[in-house]
Amino acid sequence: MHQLTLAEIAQGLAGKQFSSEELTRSLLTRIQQLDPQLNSFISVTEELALSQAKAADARRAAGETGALLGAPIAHKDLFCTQNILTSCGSKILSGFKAPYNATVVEKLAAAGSVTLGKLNMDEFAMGSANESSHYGPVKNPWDLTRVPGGSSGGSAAAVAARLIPAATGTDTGGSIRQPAALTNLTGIKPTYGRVSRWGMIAYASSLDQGGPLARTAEDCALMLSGMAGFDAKDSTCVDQPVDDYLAALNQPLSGLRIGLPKEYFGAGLDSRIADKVLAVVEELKKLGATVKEISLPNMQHAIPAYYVIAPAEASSNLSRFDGVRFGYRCENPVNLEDLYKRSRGEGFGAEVKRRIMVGTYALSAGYYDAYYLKAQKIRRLIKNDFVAAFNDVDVILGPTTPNLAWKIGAKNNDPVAEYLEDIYTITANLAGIPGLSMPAGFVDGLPVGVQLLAPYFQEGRLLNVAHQYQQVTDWHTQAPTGF
Ligand SMILES: NC(=O)C[C@H](N)C(=O)O
Repeated sequence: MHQLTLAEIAQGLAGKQFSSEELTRSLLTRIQQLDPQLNSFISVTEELALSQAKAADARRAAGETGALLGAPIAHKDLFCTQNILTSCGSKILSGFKAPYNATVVEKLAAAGSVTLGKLNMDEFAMGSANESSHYGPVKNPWDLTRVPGGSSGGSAAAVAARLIPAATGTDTGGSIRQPAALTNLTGIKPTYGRVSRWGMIAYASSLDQGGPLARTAEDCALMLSGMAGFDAKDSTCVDQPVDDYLAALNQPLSGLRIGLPKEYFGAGLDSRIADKVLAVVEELKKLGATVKEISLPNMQHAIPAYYVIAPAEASSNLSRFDGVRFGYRCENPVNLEDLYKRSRGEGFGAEVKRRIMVGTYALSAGYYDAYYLKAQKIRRLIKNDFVAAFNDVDVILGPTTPNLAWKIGAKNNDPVAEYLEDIYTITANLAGIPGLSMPAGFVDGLPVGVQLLAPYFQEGRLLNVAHQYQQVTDWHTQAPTGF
């Protein structure tokens, strides 16, 4: 049963081949048996899962239908879940049980999904390796000595290892697409404002966006249909109807105009990954697509701009963790200042502290114009590059990551080396456009991802291209040995 995709589960449940309760029990057992190797779950919510599964079975018995009714999933541990530990991978949120559900959690639950637990992640979503979690590193099921990517590394490892068919994640600079690429999954970061951020613990509010990780584009379409939509509680959520993502899947690709940015194939890209990406292009050409080279000239400035803007926003957002209101508090504080200093000093990990310091510096008087303002200007130039490129092409295609999954620990002493792993993904967040990563083959037994980018609100187009590609290839069906 664990091999089934969400779409197959929906069929099986509708055809009464199994119940949601049976499926949920079997996946809970699998998590118990296999997750110790991966460390992908921070909490397993067995009781909640079984009660939701029984409720979904009852709803089906009463004649209700729905693709997610009874579907087992799990949430990245930065989506608030009522009365359940919501840790953001940080010690500072030890013991924090959210008093309410995030909108995404609420919407997926209303659609009948079953929550099996909360998934490990880089602390406050800061990282590309899932090594910065207070709950320990997550292992890549394709090679347990390697990272699964981050920051949605628990989501990626759990879905890739067939512990759950799909999961939620968030993407601030690549955190859905990069782990999807390193674990052979499909993941989509929607347009900024497509999915509500209410109840999603904020990292960099102008960049954060929730989305799904799953094994197929079709399953991403099912999940995104359940997650997207206007929410008055998030002032940046866009009031625009949600497209029919499932209907979009089956559009033929004839006439699709693909742009290959020359900056995505330059120095720094593993040539074996480049070969896989170009093979995807050949396959899409057979399906009727045309291809041209394009340029995104300001891409080279994306990493420095992101690593000013994201830490600046983080330094402000994370000021609320003060030892008073949420989670961890230091022992025996002598006064209020001591309480703040020690709770934060003991509660945050090294990478989070680094970014709070960088962000505070960038925003401080006298430096604001030199760093933050300049970064915002670069952000506009990057957006303009995309707008210009999309005058000539429908989608932009390139590698998701410059390298394969690396060995756990290999980049620990070099944060910039890890930042550079997001070189191809970060621009979509800065511009706010949607991006998708899908499996494109293997190098030395490790998955390679290809990234597709589209104009604002064209998630349907991305899912369409990925689905059509997945109809003629089987990379996405490959499972890691032992799982
Ligand atoms: N959160 C993300 O999208 C990951 C990115 N690597 C970061 O550390 O900011």
